[in-house]
Amino acid sequence: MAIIELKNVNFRYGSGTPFEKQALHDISLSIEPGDFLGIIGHTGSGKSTLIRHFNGLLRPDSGQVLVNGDDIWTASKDIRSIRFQIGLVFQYPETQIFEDTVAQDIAYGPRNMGLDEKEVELRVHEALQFVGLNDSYLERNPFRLSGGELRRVAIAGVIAMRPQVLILDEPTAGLDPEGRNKILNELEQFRRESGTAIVLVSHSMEDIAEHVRNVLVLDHGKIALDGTTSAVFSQAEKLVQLGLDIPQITKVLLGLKAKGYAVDTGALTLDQAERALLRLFEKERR
Ligand SMILES: Nc1ncnc2c1ncn2[C@@H]1O[C@H](COP(=O)(O)OP(=O)(O)OP(=O)(O)O)[C@@H](O)[C@H]1O
Repeated sequence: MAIIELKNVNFRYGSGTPFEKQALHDISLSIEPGDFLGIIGHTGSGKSTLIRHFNGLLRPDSGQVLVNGDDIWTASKDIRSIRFQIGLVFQYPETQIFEDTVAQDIAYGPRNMGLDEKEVELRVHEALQFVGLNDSYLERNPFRLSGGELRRVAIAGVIAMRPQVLILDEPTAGLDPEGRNKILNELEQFRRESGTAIVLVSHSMEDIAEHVRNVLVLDHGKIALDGTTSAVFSQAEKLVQLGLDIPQITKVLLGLKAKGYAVDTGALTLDQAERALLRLFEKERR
């Protein structure tokens, strides 16, 4: 069964005011256990609005949001408990860190869930490991960490609640390429080991192409494209029409194809591109 299912969701900001703005139009989708979904779209296309529907931070004007098969907006549902199941990491989550030690900060969520201290301690330890930090960080002051470390502590705070789905809004914003890759690789490992579904909102086509399995493209609050990552990125022209860039690798391969070279343009990672180019060189040499 899907963990999250949206059925014909519509949402507008400022209903009945002169600033009324329809931000989501008839969105239907589902997120299954273990999924790795990327959400992309031009600025203002509705990405943040959409993910805020996943855990009940926003309520649709019409349509349904189901979590594990139940409509979260029926009177009997406790929205707070939904937020423990569907963890949302906001953009620049480190700005929400306010405890004196890393351990206290990560423990905040599990404590709010009413877990006993032994379980809280276990979860803090586990979450820290998932984000690639060891126990020597536990008593450190978060504000004396590097930007990348601080970001990982903030992500660990949500992981410690053991959500079924982990949603991250631009988790790599403002980090250098090495820091970006490190976080994305750790998230991928976390997904594989824990079975948690991950939803990643990103402006970086490189990050999406390299790491996620399925992509959903939003355009003015509507789903413009969705499918496997390679199927979506093979529609380069359409992506450009939607105001999106395409990965640099894809651009190079498409450029070669346009010049008449019979190259496979489906590569999404540097390794795949290298193999595609080697195959091309072999063919040309013969
Ligand atoms: N609180 C709000 N009140 C009114 N309109 C809003 C509000 N928040 C967002 N909007 C509008 O709703 C639309 C969708 O915004 P949203 O923030 O979901 O887009 P986004 O794809 O996340 O953008 P970005 O990539 O810039 O973060 C935009 O037109 C935006 O101006």
